[in-house]
Amino acid sequence: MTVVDVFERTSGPYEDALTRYRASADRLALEPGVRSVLQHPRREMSVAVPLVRDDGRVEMLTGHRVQHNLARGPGKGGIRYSPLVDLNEIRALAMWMTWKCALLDIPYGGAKGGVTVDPSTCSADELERVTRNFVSGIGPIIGPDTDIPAPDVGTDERTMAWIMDAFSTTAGRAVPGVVTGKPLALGGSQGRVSATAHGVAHVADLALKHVGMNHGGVTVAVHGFGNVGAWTATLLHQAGHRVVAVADRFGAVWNGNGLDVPDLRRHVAETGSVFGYGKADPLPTADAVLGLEVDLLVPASVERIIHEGNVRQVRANVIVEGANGPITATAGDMLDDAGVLVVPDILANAGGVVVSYFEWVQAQQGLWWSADEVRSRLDARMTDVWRQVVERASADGTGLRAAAMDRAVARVAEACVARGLGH
Ligand SMILES: NC(=O)C1=CN([C@@H]2O[C@H](COP(=O)(O)OP(=O)(O)OC[C@H]3O[C@@H](n4cnc5c(N)ncnc54)[C@H](OP(=O)(O)O)[C@@H]3O)[C@@H](O)[C@H]2O)C=CC1
Ligand SMILES: O=C(O)CCC(=O)C(=O)O
Repeated sequence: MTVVDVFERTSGPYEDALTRYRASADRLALEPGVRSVLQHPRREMSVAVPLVRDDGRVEMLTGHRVQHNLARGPGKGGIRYSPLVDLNEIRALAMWMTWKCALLDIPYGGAKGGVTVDPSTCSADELERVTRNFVSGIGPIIGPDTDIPAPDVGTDERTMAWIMDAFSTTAGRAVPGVVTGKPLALGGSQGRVSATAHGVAHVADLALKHVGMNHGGVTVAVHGFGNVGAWTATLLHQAGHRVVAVADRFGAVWNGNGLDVPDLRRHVAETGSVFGYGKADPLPTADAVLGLEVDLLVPASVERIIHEGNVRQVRANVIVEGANGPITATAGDMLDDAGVLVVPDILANAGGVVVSYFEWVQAQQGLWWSADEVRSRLDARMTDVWRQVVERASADGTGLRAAAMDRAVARVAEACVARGLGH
C-alpha cells in the first residue's frame, strides 16, 4: 500500500475534513502539487502510553500527535483525552487547526494530539502519570518553536502544567512556552479558560445581528456542557439570552423560561452532569436538544453530532459551531440548502487559539495584559475576521464555511509555495 493509499483510508471526521478541503482546493483551482501537499499531514507520531493505576496495574494506551502543516509557523493545537480518540480523528483535528490559525492570521501551523483514555475513570494521580508518559513519548516533536499543545476535550490547565513540567524536567530548565492554556502561576494568560466561549458568544452575537435577530431574549440550545459549552451558555445567559436547553454525555435538560445557568453549573460541579437538575425537565436523549425550536444552536461537544440522519430535525435559524467538526460535510450542505446560517468551527471557536497566541505574545514581551485587555483584543480579532468572511461569502456567492475555508486554504497554499512546497 502506498503512503497515499494509507492517507486515503479515511474515517468519520477525517473524511469530512478532506471533503471540505478538496471542495476548497477545487474552488481555488489549486495547482496539483500544492493541492497534494496540503492534503497530507506533515508529521505523525503514535506512541504507546502506559497507564499505571494507583494499585500498580498497568494498562497500555495509545497516544498520537499529528502536525498537519508547519509552513506558517510551529504546530499549534490541543491535546484530547477521550476513549474515542483515534489517529484519523486527530488528523482531522490537526488539519482544522491549520485552517483556523491561517484564517485568524496567527503565525502557527496546525497540529493536534490525543490519548485513548477515559479521564472520568482515572484518579488525578493516574492522569498525571499518563500525561508524563505521553509527553516522554511525543517529547521529540513538541517544543516552543516546533509544536505547542493546549487544552482540548478531557484536558485542562492542570494537564498543561504537567506537560510543561515533564518537558522542562527533560530539558533541565523551565520551558513554559511548550504549552499554552497554562495556569496563571506558570505564565498563562488571563481569560484563556473562557476564551473559546468568549469567541463563540461574540461571533453568535454578530451572526444574530447579521440575520436581524439582535433583539433580547434569543432562545439558545447548547450541546456539550464542558469548557466550551458551559462557558458559552454562561456568557449568553449573562448577555440576556434565554438558554432553554443543554446536554452532556448523560442527558439533556430543558426549561422554556430559560435555565439559571450559574445554578446549573453548581449542580454539574456537585454531580458531574446536567442530568438530574431539579429546576428543569429532562429530555429523552442528549441529542434531543438538536431538534428544539430555538433561534440559536451551539454544538459544543464533539464531531459529527449533526449528520444525515438527524439534520432534517434541526429547527434553529443560526448554528454557531463551538465544537470542531460537529456537522458532517453532507449535513452541512443540507443546512446551507435549507438557508440556515452556520458559522463554521474554524471561525466560531477560534477564540481559544487566539488567546493561546496572546499567551505567547505576552510571554515574549514579559508584559502581562489585564483580562479586559485580552478580551478586547480577542473581540477585535474575531470581529475583523468575521467581516472578512462575510464579505468574501457575499462576493463569491458562497456560504460562510466555504468563504472561511477558501481564505484559509489560499493563505496556507501561498506560504507552502513561497517555501518551495515546504510544509
Ligand atoms: N477547550 C478549548 O479551548 C477548545 C475546544 N474546542 C472544541 O470544543 C469542543 C468541546 O471541547 P471542550 O469543551 O474543551 O471539552 P470538555 O471535555 O470540557 O467538554 C466536552 C463536553 O461535551 C460533552 N459530550 C461529549 N460527547 C458527547 C455526546 N456524544 N453527546 C453529548 N455531549 C457530549 C461532554 O459531556 P460529559 O461532561 O458528560 O463528558 C462535555 O460536557 C471540542 O470539539 C473541542 O475540540 C475548540 C476550540 C478550543
Ligand atoms: O489553544 C490552542 O492552541 C488550540 C485550541 C484547539 O485545540 C482548537 O482550537 O481546537
